[in-house]
Amino acid sequence: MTNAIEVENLVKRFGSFIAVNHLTFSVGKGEIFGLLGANGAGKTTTIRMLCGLLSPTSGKISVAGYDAYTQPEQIRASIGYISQKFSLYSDLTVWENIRFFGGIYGLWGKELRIRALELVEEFKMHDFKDTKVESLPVGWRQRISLAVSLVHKPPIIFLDEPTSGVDPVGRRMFWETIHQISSMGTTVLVTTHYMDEAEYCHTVLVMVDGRIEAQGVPAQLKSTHGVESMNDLFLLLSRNGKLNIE
Ligand SMILES: Nc1ncnc2c1ncn2[C@@H]1O[C@H](COP(=O)(O)OP(=O)(O)OP(=O)(O)O)[C@@H](O)[C@H]1O
Repeated sequence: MTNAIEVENLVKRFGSFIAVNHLTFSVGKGEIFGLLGANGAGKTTTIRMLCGLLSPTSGKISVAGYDAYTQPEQIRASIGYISQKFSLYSDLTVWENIRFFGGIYGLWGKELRIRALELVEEFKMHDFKDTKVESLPVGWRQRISLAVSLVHKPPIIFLDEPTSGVDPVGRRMFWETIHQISSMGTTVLVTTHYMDEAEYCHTVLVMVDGRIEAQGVPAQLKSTHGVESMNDLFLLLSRNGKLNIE
């Protein structure tokens, strides 16, 4: 297997509405791949199909070498996922959350304890490991969600708008952590509507109304389209995309 994720001609229809319109892309191992687009562009629908949570209408998906139609359970065991909705238990402490989700992924006893301690160390959570999640700032909660999503050491993680509502300092910290994770070989597919965050990705795909409007390395995309920032590129593509609606 060369790529961590392979998607070919992926389509999702809800009735007559096409939410995802013939997406084709691949994500290399250890790559940070950004799925960008405005609200309603089709990012969450795409990520849910890749995680095996939603059936595609048509098209091919391979994640960690597994086929989304025939091997969804193997896919779920090979990935970490942070959904748009806050996924931790607010009334449990950080430590209890890590142990709870570790248990869900089949870890227990000494192995679970060692893994939980590793995560506390890696994510520098010593000072509040016994604090209830509800009393921590949003930026830290998202960092903890990220730590928890890695409890079973998945080779691929999917993050759906993980920095939504996080302040700029927290967002920067979050992205530094994503880079650390990727440098250790984990593949990261992340969605965002903050276009400045595209700069942190190795490769991006810009979606407009379910379609691919641009795909590539951020620096190259900016130079090809003659724009200074990813935000400018996105505005340009959105305008063109809307004009193209049939
Ligand atoms: N179950 C559903 N039934 C009908 N339409 C849906 C359903 N789920 C999503 N959609 C529609 O599909 C389109 C894409 O939604 P999606 O949530 O994937 O967008 P998004 O890019 O993730 O945006 P957001 O950040 O707002 O979630 C939207 O127009 C949405 O209303």
